[in-house]
Amino acid sequence: MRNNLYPQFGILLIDDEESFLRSMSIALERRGGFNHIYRCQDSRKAMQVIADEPIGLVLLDLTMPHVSGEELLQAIASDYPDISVIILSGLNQLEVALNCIRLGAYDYFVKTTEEDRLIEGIRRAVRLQEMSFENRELRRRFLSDTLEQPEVFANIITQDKAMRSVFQYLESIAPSQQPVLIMGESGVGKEQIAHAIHTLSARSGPLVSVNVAGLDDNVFADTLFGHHRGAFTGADKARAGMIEQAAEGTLFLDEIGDLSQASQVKLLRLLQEGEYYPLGSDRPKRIRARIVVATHQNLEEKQLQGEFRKDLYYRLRIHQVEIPPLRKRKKDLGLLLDYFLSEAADELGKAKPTIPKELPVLLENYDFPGNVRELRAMAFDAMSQHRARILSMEAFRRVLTADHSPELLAEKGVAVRFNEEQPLPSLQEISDLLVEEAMRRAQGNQSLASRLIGISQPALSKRLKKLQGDEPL
Ligand SMILES: Nc1ncnc2c1ncn2[C@@H]1O[C@H](COP(=O)(O)OP(=O)(O)OP(=O)(O)O)[C@@H](O)[C@H]1O
Repeated sequence: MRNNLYPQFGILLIDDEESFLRSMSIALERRGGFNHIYRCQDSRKAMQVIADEPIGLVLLDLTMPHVSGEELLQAIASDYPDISVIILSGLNQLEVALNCIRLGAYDYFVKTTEEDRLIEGIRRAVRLQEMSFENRELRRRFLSDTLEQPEVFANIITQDKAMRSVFQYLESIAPSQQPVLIMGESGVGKEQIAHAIHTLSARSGPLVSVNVAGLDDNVFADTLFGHHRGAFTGADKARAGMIEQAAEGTLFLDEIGDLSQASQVKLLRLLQEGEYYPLGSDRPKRIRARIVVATHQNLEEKQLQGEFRKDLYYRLRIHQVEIPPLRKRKKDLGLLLDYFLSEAADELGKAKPTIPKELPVLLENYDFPGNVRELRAMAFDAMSQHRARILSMEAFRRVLTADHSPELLAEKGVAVRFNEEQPLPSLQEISDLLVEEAMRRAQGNQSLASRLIGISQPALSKRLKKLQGDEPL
């Protein structure tokens, strides 16, 4: 099936020796996990295969009858500069190798090279080729500002530019088999993004989700890898692991930042080797699922502090997306509120109410530490309490109970700095600035502005009059 081919482009083996072609294809499939392979034994037909098939990488023998490897290398480099060529030669001569690289070969291996090294070299070339495909694809999408499958994102309500870029990026990496790392605060919609990645990949298998937070290492291994009967006390039946259940699909590992050190090693090995051992088995199984992971933690920082393995972090972040917190995409607030109120109205069998005018403004002044999930909960809470035609503000009230403790202010990034070389402003001047800022944020709504800075509305009105010079100070 087209969508289960790896890599997304074909690998063409060109060699006049039938036995080498056969053994190389088997090694590529078994050791490398590559299954998108074409073979060509007659060098005269090689260029036609390249013209007809979606070839991205060529493994080329040098010494062949009819057309030599060197001639073919030159033809490919000139007609198909986007195709990578790896030379597999019987000759171990530095000069020949250098000449091939000069002619445009990506790498040069002697046929007797240890299989592991050869496969690793081919993996590197595949990875590079994938990246250049993705780059081209990404550029094309950004330039034309298109989404090929907008329906995949229909349930992710947003009009934010950064989110749209995330969608475009996800479309461009959809066919890749490499892991995807989704970062973002709790409640920003990471799980939704994982669903979209799975749908876009058009893989035939299911999406299987596992929350790995708090799993001890043995449970982690058993959950992912499964076990054979009798593997440990109590294992009276064999059980397939989640990797197996996600075959030809996607395995989504949530809260990856909480993974224990021992489990990090297991996950790294799985990603590096593409193989795993079910507990109690000494026969490796090949992973047939794509891995998507998510975390609300800062993995870069965790890695620097030695809490998360650097090598694993680098493997995971081959493709990464960062979902911005709701406070950084406030334009989405109105859309999301409307969407959740409709959803709640449907679910509760109520008519959708009118939204009070000051509600959107009020929400804009809130940080949403719980992000979209928090807004959704508020909307559902409001709808369940809702009786009259206009939505009650009661469920949103707690948003207003502003906490002005120094810790919270520091958290909000409020740190007032005064210029040491200038005299301090007066209390009156500071207070005027605060009043002006509150009025700006509340879009001129006095009752809202007064709540934002913790004074009564008449007190605010009085200050405003003073500010406008209507009343003496
Ligand atoms: N843009 C959005 N449009 C509609 N619903 C959304 C959007 N973003 C998040 N949600 C909803 O908010 C809730 C939280 O989303 P989700 O579980 O995907 O967040 P998360 O980032 O995975 O959170 P956590 O880190 O806690 O696992 C879900 O009910 C989801 O459907």
